[in-house]
Amino acid sequence: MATLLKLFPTCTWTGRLAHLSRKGWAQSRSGRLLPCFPASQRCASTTSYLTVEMDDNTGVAVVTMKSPPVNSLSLDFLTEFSISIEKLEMDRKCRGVILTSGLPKVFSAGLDIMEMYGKGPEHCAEFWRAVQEMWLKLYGSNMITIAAVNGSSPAGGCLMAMACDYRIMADNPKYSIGLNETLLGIVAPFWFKDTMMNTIGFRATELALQLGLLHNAPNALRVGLVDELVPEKEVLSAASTAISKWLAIPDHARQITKSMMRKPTIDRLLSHRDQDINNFVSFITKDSIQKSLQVYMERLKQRKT
Ligand SMILES: CC/C=C\C/C=C\C/C=C\CCC/C=C/C(=O)SCCNC(=O)CCNC(=O)[C@H](O)C(C)(C)COP(=O)(O)OP(=O)(O)OC[C@H]1O[C@@H](n2cnc3c(N)ncnc32)[C@H](O)[C@@H]1OP(=O)(O)O
Repeated sequence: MATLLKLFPTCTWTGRLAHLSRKGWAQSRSGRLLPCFPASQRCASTTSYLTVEMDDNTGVAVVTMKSPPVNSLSLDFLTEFSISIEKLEMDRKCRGVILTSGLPKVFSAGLDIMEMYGKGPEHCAEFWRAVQEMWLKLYGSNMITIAAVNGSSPAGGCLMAMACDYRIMADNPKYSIGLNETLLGIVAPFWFKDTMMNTIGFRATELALQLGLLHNAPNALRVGLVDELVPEKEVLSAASTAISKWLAIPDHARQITKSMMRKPTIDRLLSHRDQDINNFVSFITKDSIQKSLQVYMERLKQRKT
């Protein structure tokens, strides 16, 4: 029991812990020992920015992002996110993940602009490696990943959703999704572009990236950026329904197929990872780019007044 609490310090188990015995341990794909519970048990763990609720009956974990006010992707958030996905990846009971937001109106506002504004090269490099890591973990996951997009999802938020296998969005024309980097005076990196091209094709990506298009929910469905629109209150239940279809496919066949589709894109970043970090750092620390970010942040804040 003490070992279990050391391994999962923030985990609240709704099952009966006292009944765990040595028999209750299973080996993960990487050879790590993980606790194994009877089928009816659920586990919820909460970190600073995420809640992970694992249902052992279905093998599906719901990962809820909760970093007020807008789930922007800070260095700390990204680090926590990647660790959580890695943990689920190693848990052989977990076959699928539903990613959603616990905040109203926003799925994720994308990269935290304050991590890129007024920061030195070392910080920018560390931040960018964390952005890469989040994408590598999610896009390369062996698990089934469904984005339950229950609010707006610009830029890095859109990347997160596109890195999943299937996207369900709330049918609210006020919510938008897209890679709007050019509107900030910055450029979507090649692997953001590749992910979008793999999702909606070359021409739609060319238009979307140059114009920094943020598609409202109906347009997002029309261009194929999301796969389904459902009433806002039904986003999570629709994600559960959708994932059951994916769970019916034998894991090994689905995983090999997913890897066949995504590996070339992942390998491209892996083989240029340091160069991509250097590009980002030299681009984002330019005075002209810093000025663009400042103007964009000021406009965001002015919208309120
Ligand atoms: C040669 C070069 C070749 C290659 C290039 C090399 C490298 C690439 C270089 C750069 C790549 C960078 C890629 C960047 C990706 C990104 O993700 S950038 C982030 C883009 N995000 C946005 O544009 C979203 C902006 N936010 C919004 O539109 C809205 O906030 C919202 C629709 C998400 C939510 O709207 P509301 O509910 O109305 O909330 P508010 O607007 O009032 O916001 C509340 C609060 O939060 C602050 N905020 C919002 N978004 C961010 C953010 N992304 N980061 C940090 N902070 C954010 C906002 O200012 C408000 O703050 P306060 O006023 O309350 O202090």
